[in-house]
Amino acid sequence: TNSTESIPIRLNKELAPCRQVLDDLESHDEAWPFLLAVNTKQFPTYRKVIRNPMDLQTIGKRLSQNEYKSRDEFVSDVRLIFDNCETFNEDNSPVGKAGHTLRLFFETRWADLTSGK
Ligand SMILES: CO[C@H](O)CCc1ccc(O)cc1
Repeated sequence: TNSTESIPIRLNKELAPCRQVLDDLESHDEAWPFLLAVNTKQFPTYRKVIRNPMDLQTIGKRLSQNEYKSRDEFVSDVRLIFDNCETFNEDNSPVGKAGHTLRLFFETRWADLTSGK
């Protein structure tokens, strides 16, 4: 099992805000387009346009498998979700609006969790 005992204290402390903000994102009302990977078999256009797909479930797997060596790597994957969303969706579409709302929620929550630490 991936017990936290085996992770250096520093790394474990580093990544605690990542788990917290991921939980907050997953439970947000506007997270619905981002919970799971876009079905690229159902939407072949998406696969052609978006070269680096990302979603909250994938981030959760990477976090649980200790694939993030720094907070910055985690933040980059979260921001990739919102950047992909802006690339593929009109700003005033339902998915586009959800992306803008969730990005603002993330940046605000992340700043609260990590400021002065
Ligand atoms: C996170 O959702 C994606 O940005 C857009 C998903 C989508 C795919 C095909 C469509 O026709 C509409 C939306």
